[in-house]
Amino acid sequence: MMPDLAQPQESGDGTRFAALAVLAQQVRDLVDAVVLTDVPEEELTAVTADLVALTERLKESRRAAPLPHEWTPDGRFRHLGNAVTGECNPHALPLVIERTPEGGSRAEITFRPTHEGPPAAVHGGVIAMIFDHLLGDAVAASGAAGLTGTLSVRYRRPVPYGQPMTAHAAVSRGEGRKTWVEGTLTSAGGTVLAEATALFITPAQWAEALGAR
Ligand SMILES: CCCCC/C=C\C/C=C\C/C=C\C/C=C\CCCC(=O)SCCNC(=O)CCNC(=O)[C@H](O)C(C)(C)COP(=O)(O)OP(=O)(O)OC[C@H]1O[C@@H](n2cnc3c(N)ncnc32)[C@H](O)[C@@H]1OP(=O)(O)O
Repeated sequence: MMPDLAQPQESGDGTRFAALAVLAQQVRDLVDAVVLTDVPEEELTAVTADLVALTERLKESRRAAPLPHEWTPDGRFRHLGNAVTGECNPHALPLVIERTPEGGSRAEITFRPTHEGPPAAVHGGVIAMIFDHLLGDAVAASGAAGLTGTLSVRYRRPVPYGQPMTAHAAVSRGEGRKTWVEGTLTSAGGTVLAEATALFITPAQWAEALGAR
């Protein structure tokens, strides 16, 4: 079902969501520690038993609905459970996006060993995922939020993890409900590591909600 962007979201639970964001960050640290740990087998087994117990505690009460999304007072879309930006989703990097003075989107990114694909480099699918969201944010910044129709990535150089880099995205043109957008991922030294182009489509049902904001 198409998400309803204007749908009222639960509020007044800010302190609890802040605590959940802290938990999510701890789980990111845990995932990194799992990927890099070199402790003996008995310790791995003992830690696994502890994690089973912790997992059961969290499963004692489960949400009936996904984590909430909201439009913030400065007009941004915040979704705590998003796989790329969600503060409360351990899967998310999380990507922190800024809007550029030119109306596009940018983000400082440092990938982690957890994002490895080819040895010592970042997985191409992770890079595509980051582009998908950043390019989508630039489309939203242009006033035409939409869903990805197509996304194409040109991988120019292996992307290292553990090094800060910058991604940019900007809309190139729009036509009706279609918006074309481009992006780059650039090393701190200025080398373009990957480029992306995408077509986003604003679902007809969203046009009214976006226009009403
Ligand atoms: C993740 C957040 C999502 C929520 C965002 C909401 C608001 C956000 C605001 C700020 C957020 C900031 C950033 C985040 C935003 C996005 C980042 C992540 C995006 C994703 O992670 S998103 C998941 C992957 N994505 C999908 O899950 C799409 C599944 N799909 C559909 O939901 C439909 O398929 C849809 C809506 C795409 C089109 O459906 P429709 O019914 O509206 O379109 P229709 O058929 O009428 O076609 C109209 C014209 O578009 C052409 N056309 C249609 N589809 C095309 C395609 N794929 N490629 C090329 N052209 C296409 C036709 O050929 C026709 O062209 P023409 O007019 O020239 O004949």
